[in-house]
Amino acid sequence: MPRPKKSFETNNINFRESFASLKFIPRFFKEIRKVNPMLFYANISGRLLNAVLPVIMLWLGKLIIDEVVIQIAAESKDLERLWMLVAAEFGLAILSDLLSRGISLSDSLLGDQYSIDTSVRIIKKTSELNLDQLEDSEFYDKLERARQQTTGRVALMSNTLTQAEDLVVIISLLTGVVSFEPWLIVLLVVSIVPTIINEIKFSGTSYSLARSWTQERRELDYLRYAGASDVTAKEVKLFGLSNYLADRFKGLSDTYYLQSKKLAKQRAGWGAFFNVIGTGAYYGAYVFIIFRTVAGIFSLGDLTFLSGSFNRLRSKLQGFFTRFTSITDSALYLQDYFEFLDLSPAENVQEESLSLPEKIKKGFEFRDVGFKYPKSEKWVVRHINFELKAGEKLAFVGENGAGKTTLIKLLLRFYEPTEGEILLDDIPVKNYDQVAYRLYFGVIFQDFVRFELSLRENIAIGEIDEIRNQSRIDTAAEKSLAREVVEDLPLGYEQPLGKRFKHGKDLSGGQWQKIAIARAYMKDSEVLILDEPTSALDARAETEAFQRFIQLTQGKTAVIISHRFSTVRIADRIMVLKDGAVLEIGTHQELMQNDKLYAELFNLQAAGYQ
Ligand SMILES: Nc1ncnc2c1ncn2[C@@H]1O[C@H](COP(=O)(O)OP(=O)(O)OP(=O)(O)O)[C@@H](O)[C@H]1O
Repeated sequence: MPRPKKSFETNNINFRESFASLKFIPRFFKEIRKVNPMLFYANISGRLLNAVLPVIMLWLGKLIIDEVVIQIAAESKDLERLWMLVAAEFGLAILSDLLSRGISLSDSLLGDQYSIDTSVRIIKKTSELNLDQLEDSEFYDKLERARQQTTGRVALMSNTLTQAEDLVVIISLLTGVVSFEPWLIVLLVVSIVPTIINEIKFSGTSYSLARSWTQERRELDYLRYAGASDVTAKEVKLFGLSNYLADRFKGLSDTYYLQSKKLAKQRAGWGAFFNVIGTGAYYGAYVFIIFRTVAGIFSLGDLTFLSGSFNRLRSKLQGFFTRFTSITDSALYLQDYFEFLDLSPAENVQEESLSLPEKIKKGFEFRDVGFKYPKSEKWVVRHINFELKAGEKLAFVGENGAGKTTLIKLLLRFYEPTEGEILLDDIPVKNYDQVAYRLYFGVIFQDFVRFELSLRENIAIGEIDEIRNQSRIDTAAEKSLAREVVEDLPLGYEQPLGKRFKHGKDLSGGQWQKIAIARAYMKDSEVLILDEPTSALDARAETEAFQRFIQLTQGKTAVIISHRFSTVRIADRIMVLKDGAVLEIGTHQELMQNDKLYAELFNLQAAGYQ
């Protein structure tokens, strides 16, 4: 498939924008401090102390050389002062090493704690967002960038702290150099300006490239998954898709590689050129200092101090500017992360948040409900009017795409109706507290999640706080027929499920479905929703499950979606949907007498069994 040529230059982020991204740094450090205040402050103090050591050591070096020169010329040698100076320099060298090790240790500990913290926050934030946000591709890109940059954020932390540390080193060295020879500053400026120009030139470009490729990287991840995963392996082999997927992957990644290669080459070339100018300026300064020393203006100690300081200053300043670019680049990613954390669940925040009735009195009512999915112009359902009475079991029947699952999503408040409203006991459902409202429902989705966790966790998911309540888990497993699954597994409830982890065992579709039903028993909710609950069960299991459903839904309000009329029989009434509208609603007898779509579908299925 031809792909439009992508130009990241159009997307390029300029120096000013990179600079602006620094505004996220204070919030970033506040978060790090919160993770471990003690370690944070210890790190800062260590760095401050470490920052003043280089200039002191260079100064001691100067004093040592001057003392050596004096002692060479002296008739009677007194080396006491010299040894004291050497001992002091030795002590500082050890201290500097210890401080550096302590700093990198605390950097990595803080970094680890912070990345754990961010991952937890990303998981929690994702759960707070609305389904329409989760189903949006822009959201995925944001999530991807927020998630991907975990290691980048750790590097950002230590880079920023090192930057502050180096600033102190630079100021102290500058003070030393300027107090000797202010003219050296001019040469210093000449030696570092090329580096700054280079950084401005390339700043933000790599970020722009990476950012403009977020979609494609997601596609690459998907292709990697599709081409090399246990889930897709069967069909990839069967259809011989492997080369096709590998070629698509390679084609896409080659384009990215070429763009980043071009950028890296430009950067390296210009970097080398500017470095020649910088090094030239350094040697100019060196020659200047040598002349002054030969002329007797500087001592030998001054020569080593000044050339050492100048060299360090230059490399520190260069480091400062290069690091500045990597800090602003990472800070731009920080913007993605904070934007993600600041996403708020759109709209349906209500001023009034009523608590839910203990027991449903009247039931639910859909009043002229219509719905379009976000960013879509098509009415998926429209003019929907029906009641789901307290204690009633209502089945939704209809062909694929008729809108059954959409009605469930609206009932569960995953989406707000585009028009009309849904009421519970005559009060619009949007007025109830959303979290409590969702807890009201037990749902078995047709595409329920097969968590690659233990069997116990997979059942307890219905009511995770009860994970240690063995009798509740036993009862749920018993009632859902999941008991036999437990007995078949060598590690029983503790058996890891799925193939991803060591000792993991995968289950058949029907066995998984029993576990999904067990979750509903765990939850013991007011309203039950069964979305195609028997589709993966064999004939015997279906009959058994049918009995279980009767039990499960006893005394409860329930909605059942099924294409199997044997399951639909549980319902008191049946609602038939066609093209997003209610075609007919009534008991099995009534609909058979009606002799419309329901009767037709029922007879079709019955004929299939003959
Ligand atoms: N997230 C979505 N965004 C946009 N359109 C969607 C989305 N989910 C479903 N649709 C569309 O809404 C229509 C109704 O889908 P829905 O899943 O409600 O049908 P259904 O009756 O449950 O079908 P099935 O029996 O196949 O499960 C379909 O045309 C589908 O393409």
